[in-house]
Amino acid sequence: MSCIDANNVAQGNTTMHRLIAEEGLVLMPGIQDAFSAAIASKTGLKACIVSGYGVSATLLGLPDFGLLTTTEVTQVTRRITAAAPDLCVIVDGDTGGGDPLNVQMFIKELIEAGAKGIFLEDQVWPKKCGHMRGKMVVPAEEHAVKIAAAREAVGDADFFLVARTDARASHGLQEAIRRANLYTEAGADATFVEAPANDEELKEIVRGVKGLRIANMIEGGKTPLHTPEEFKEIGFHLIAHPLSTLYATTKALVEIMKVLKDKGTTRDDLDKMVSFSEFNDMIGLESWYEMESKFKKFIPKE
Ligand SMILES: C[C@@](O)(CC(=O)O)C(=O)O
Ligand SMILES: [Mg+2]
Repeated sequence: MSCIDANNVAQGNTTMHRLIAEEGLVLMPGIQDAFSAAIASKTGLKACIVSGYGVSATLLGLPDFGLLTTTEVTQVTRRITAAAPDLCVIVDGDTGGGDPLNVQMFIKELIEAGAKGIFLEDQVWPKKCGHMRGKMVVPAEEHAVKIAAAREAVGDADFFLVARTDARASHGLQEAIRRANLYTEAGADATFVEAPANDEELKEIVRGVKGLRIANMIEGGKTPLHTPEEFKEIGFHLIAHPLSTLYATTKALVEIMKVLKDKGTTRDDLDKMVSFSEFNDMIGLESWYEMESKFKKFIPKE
């Protein structure tokens, strides 16, 4: 099966459309802040998803339970795009912050903050992570109007509009597929059927959903994990890995906190960390010394 329907890719001229056309399939690791964005960029990744789950955890110390505001997400996005200007930053916009007018304002703010796209989902607010229990969805037509409003707000901007449906959990896969196609007709560049339960459901999504398709890889979640090659074969175009970096850093944090609590020193555990110089390289310290010296010569000596 071909991984790209050439007509779909040709329909848009955003950075994300170009990446999909160039790479065949685009992998989007999750980022939560300016630092994780900078590391993604230094690692050579082209695109990332600002994970709502991750920002809720790192900014608020709270679960992905509808507790994050669009203002907070926009502020984090602004820092992320400043730290990694080359990265194609797609933002998890949850339900968009309210009615279609709120969605339009949110999108304009994200464009101004340097984002290159958004995910907008059809859950009832307060939403939950798509792999948690107890989700509910709004009527499909209500979300379709939000997607149409989002499309209008995007205008000619370089901004990739993803419509997500969480209907699989409450209404079954066929309704989720119907909704994905409805949202494409309303103006989405790509759709994301959240939390299919097995490979047969992934294939059913490919058979039923027109246009660019996103798969979401949550470790320990409902959907089986696959490689990009396997997803190309199945027929997806974008793969989100929103929580891998959060879960990896959480493990490292727990480990080193335990070392400090139990031993009171890191002397015998330096292998668990990057070194002082490695970290300073990573965060670009030398360029700041260079900038400092540029101005230092103008400061009169006492
Ligand atoms: C992608 C996600 O929305 C998680 C999910 O609900 O599947 C996120 O916030 O990272
Ligand atoms: Mg989310």
